[in-house]
Amino acid sequence: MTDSAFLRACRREPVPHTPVWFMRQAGRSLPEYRKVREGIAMLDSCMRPDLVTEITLQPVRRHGVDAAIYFSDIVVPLKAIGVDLDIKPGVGPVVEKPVRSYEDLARLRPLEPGDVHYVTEAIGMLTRELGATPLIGFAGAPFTLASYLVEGGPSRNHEHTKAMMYGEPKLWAALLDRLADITSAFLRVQIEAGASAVQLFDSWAGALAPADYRRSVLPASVKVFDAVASYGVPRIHFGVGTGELLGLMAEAGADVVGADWRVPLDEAARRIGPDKAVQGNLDPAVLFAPRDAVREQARKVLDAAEGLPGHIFNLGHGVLPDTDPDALTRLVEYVHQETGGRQP
Ligand SMILES: Cc1c2[nH]c(c1CCC(=O)O)Cc1[nH]c(c(CCC(=O)O)c1C)Cc1[nH]c(c(CCC(=O)O)c1C)Cc1[nH]c(c(C)c1CCC(=O)O)C2
Repeated sequence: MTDSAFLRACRREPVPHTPVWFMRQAGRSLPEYRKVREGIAMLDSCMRPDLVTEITLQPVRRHGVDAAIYFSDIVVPLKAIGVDLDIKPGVGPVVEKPVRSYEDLARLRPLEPGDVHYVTEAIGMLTRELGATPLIGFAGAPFTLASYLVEGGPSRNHEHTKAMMYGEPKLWAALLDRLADITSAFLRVQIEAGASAVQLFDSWAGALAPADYRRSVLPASVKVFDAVASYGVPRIHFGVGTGELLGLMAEAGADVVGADWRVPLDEAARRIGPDKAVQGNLDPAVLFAPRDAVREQARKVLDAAEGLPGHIFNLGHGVLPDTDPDALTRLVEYVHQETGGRQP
């Protein structure tokens, strides 16, 4: 058994224990993260290989998670091709001039590996430091990136985005296709630099009805998964509130599909269908409960995953900023303990 538990679970092979990692494990819940980031803007930190390496390693050292996730943000490739955007603390990505027309679309040029040379450098440093621990690369999916670009910032209802999707379907398709190419290029850079798996975050896809997702979003996400298929590294697909979309998200071509906490994991696995691993799905807010309650809820996730041939334990969305880091460390220990005896 040479590969890590995480990679084995992605491939639905027998594992020594259920692997665990957390979306947003590197970030504000860790005091050592806040210290490193002091006085440095989020996007500036993403361009510093020394900081990226340190921040990516922090949760691996502290929690003993089974995988690292590359410290960056979904808007980094957009910034790298010259989109005028910033990440505002407590708000999220804000785009100076939203993309609403063909002229705006023309500003989105292809991403060249040299645009993100710091990613290649940081991943080189990281793979040396990480040893056998896998590194997950990631990117934003075309729909979620489009939402930030078209709205100009975070949005509850995605009204401008949907107005374009329904009202100007050709412009919409062209925008998603362009974003699929940028995202594919960004994932290729990470895989070629040494990432051992990749996750496509379609965080806001849950805002869509299945028929609209299938017609207006799925083709672009398929393009991304196809673009990186030949590398043979596991590809993970994740969104929030996507219970009704899990089957379609599986169709996009990933090897692993993530679910949030609104769908029990066994039901999620049924919707995702055979031949794919599942990732999830503890409600991140559960970590604010007393430790016995956290265990009880984690136990429910493990029970729902019982018998599934590929389960990667994760939260149903990212770690909330005020989470007690010790609660995360205890959760990793609990999942490892509870599942470690089930040797094939
Ligand atoms: C939608 C989205 C974004 N970024 C991301 C997504 C998809 C995941 C998800 O659905 O949560 C992905 C992301 N962003 C970040 C990571 C780091 C890796 C990790 O540990 O998971 C990852 C995987 C760092 C970050 N990205 C951001 C922070 C916080 C900025 C800071 O620490 O100053 C971090 C650590 C900023 C950001 N960037 C974005 C948001 C909504 C925010 C939060 C705004 C806020 O509340 O301050 C866009």
